[in-house]
Amino acid sequence: MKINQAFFRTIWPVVEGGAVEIIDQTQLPHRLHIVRIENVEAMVHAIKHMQVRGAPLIGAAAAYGMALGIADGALDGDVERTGEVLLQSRPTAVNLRWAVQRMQRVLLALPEEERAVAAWREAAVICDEDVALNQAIGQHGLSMLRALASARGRGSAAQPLQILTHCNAGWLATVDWGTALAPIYAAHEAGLAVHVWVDETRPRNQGAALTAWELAQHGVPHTIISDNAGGHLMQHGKVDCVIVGADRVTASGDVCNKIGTYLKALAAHDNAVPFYAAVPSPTIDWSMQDGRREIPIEERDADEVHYMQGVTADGAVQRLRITPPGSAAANPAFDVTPARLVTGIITERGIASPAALHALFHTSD
Ligand SMILES: CSC[C@@H](O)[C@@H](O)C(=O)COP(=O)(O)O
Repeated sequence: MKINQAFFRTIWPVVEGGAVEIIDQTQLPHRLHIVRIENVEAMVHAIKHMQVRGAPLIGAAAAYGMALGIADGALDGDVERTGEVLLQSRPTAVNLRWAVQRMQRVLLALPEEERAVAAWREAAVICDEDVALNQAIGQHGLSMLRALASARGRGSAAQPLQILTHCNAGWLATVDWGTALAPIYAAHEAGLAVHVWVDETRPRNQGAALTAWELAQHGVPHTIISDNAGGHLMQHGKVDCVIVGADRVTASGDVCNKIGTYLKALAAHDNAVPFYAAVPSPTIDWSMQDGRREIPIEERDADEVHYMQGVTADGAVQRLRITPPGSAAANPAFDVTPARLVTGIITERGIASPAALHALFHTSD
């Protein structure tokens, strides 16, 4: 997608080899800062500290992390250890495990001397596939949005289709295009007028900082709202549908996504607003059925609740404490929306109800 009209992906190998570059998402929307990553430790740091984030991008970063980690030795033990190190970085997005296991499968099947080159090649394939999956999600989601717009008499500049999203599941959360935002970009390009309600998404404000920034870069009309405003807007008929991304979806269609998603799904259900999760297949964990019991939920540093980052009038990025010094804070980073609250899951193969998700992937090749 574009930054100041120039095409970017979120991650790319440097031309001279041996390193990758990323957009440092901890600096957005205030500063476009590119960081060069030269070893697996730096990649683990980037994932943990959310310089790269979003489930599909975490997977792509892990794939390049594998290439970096075996650059100086590619024995079976090196391939296994590098994977273990990367798997410790963040627990909830299943794309991390998916990418590490795929890289290990490909590499361990090759003679040791071929592995280093193959790792860079496979990581690039994973990135290209991610872009293609998200583009397909965009097209399937666009069909759904067109149908919704015609049912509601919306989609014109005067009466845009109103979509609410939570966190950032745009191109910044993937290699390109995004998941939840892919149908929105497709609609915008196709001339179907949309307006996006952007949940700020405390505590790290991925909505206010990242989703708003990338929508603005592409000229998509949007309004940032506080996390607590969505239910009110739905009660007043101001939301036609909700589309979110996911960090892990179970075989039964439970959707694990950024903390607060569940509350939006409850409000959507209460107001008969369709609730969709946009999910590429590497985000589906076919080994799990019960998301609430089985999905590991990341508990992040309490300081993310205590402090907020912003920019001062003179342009300096600053971190400010907003809580009293003696108060404790808890910071669960994700929650699980049960399948019963999910209208549909938008995948690269089409849109399925949670109950039909398994059949979508396992009966039609
Ligand atoms: C296409 S990204 C889907 C999810 O990863 C996204 O909605 C999300 O929850 C991101 O969480 P983050 O903690 O910013 O990595």
